[in-house]
Amino acid sequence: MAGALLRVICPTENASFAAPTLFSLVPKNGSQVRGYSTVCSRLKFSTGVSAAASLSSLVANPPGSSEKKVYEVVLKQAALVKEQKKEKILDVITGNDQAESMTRGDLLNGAYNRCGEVCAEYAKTFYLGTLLMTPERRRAVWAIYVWCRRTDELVDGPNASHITPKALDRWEQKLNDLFEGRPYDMYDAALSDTVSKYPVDIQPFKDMIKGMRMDLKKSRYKNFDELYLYCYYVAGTVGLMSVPVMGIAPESKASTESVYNAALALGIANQLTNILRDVGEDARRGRIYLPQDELAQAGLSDEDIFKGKVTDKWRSFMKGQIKRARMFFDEAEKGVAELSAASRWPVWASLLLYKQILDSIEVNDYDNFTKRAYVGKAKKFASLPIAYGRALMHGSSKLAEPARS
Ligand SMILES: CC(C)=CCC/C(C)=C/CC/C(C)=C/CC/C(C)=C/[C@@H]1[C@@H](COP(=O)(O)OP(=O)(O)O)[C@]1(C)CC/C=C(\C)CC/C=C(\C)CCC=C(C)C
Ligand SMILES: [Mn+2]
Repeated sequence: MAGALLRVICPTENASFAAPTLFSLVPKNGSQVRGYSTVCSRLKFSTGVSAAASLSSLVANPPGSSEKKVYEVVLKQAALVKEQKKEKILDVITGNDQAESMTRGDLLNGAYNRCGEVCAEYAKTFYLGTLLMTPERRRAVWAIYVWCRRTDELVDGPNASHITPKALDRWEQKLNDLFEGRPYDMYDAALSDTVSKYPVDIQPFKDMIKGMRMDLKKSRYKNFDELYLYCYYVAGTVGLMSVPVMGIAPESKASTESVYNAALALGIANQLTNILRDVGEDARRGRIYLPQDELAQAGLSDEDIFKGKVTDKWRSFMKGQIKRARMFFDEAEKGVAELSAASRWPVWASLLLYKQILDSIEVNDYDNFTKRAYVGKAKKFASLPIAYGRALMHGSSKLAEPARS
């Protein structure tokens, strides 16, 4: 079943690019790029950079330029949320939010439901989590999930060996089209609708494609600054795409920037964990997603990774890497309480589940060459009530309240 679905959702290399307007139903979203330069010049990257920089300096690395670059996107996203709050009030006054036709609604429902099916097939636990969200938010997260999954499948899926930069250009053009209300297929139609309703900017989506481009041509990372940028591209972006849809609690006192920063940190933490889990698997594909300078400082070389022997040097290197990933999780945890009530539980659940992969690497005595660290079913189930408790206790509002923002 998964294989069949994969073929369906994996965008085919040969698909004609003329992007027929199969679902040209979505109004042009003209509200994507506003307020960016003002916010940037006012905040001068200060808050987020210092948070991320203090993390990266922990393991022998000076703060680098990637964090500044990424923080610009965070500020831009945060500015969009503020803009949309104003627009919503205007819509209520003018009645614009009731202007959708019935036909469009039916087609879109079908498209969203397909996104839900894909999500349920590929990410069961996460899908269950989304069921706790309001129906509107849930289907929007599904649409984002499917686009991310399809993008990842381009370079990680069964057709990955045929993927060229040109194919990614075509994928990016489809992205531009869907943001302008010209979706290519029904999954895109769902996302096109989502981005017209929520303050989601195109930049994180483009950046994810950039990450896939990077993956096509790069198999080594000189230092943590380079790795950080890669992690932002392929995973930090997911955090930035998700927050506008999951919503910030209306009663949250935190700055929008700080919530985006936490979301970014969760993406980075997840990706770093993913990398540490998959060291052996990646090495067998000739790839090493570890900072080369830190490997050298630990007295380790690429050869040691390819040999895959767990030595004291390797253990000590891994301890540092795990510590850094946990710091990003800690940074992320600060932001979950600020999300709208119904979104906190699924985010806590996914955070706790992913973080436990790090514990599992330790239990495996740092053998991530031949053993794949995983979280067993019992632990997975145990995490759900823990996540619920945290969502209930550390929140700006009670869980039972409907999300409003
Ligand atoms: C509630 C929740 C988790 C929402 C996010 C839903 C969403 C849109 C997920 C998309 C995930 C996806 C398909 C990304 C494509 C790139 C990719 C595969 C990244 C890796 C994920 C792990 O997937 P997997 O194990 O399948 O990877 P492999 O195929 O094995 O390589 C990543 C490691 C990163 C995923 C990143 C996130 C889920 C970011 C989550 C951040 C938030 C939801 C923000 C929360 C907000 C605050 C304030 C903390
Ligand atoms: Mn992948």
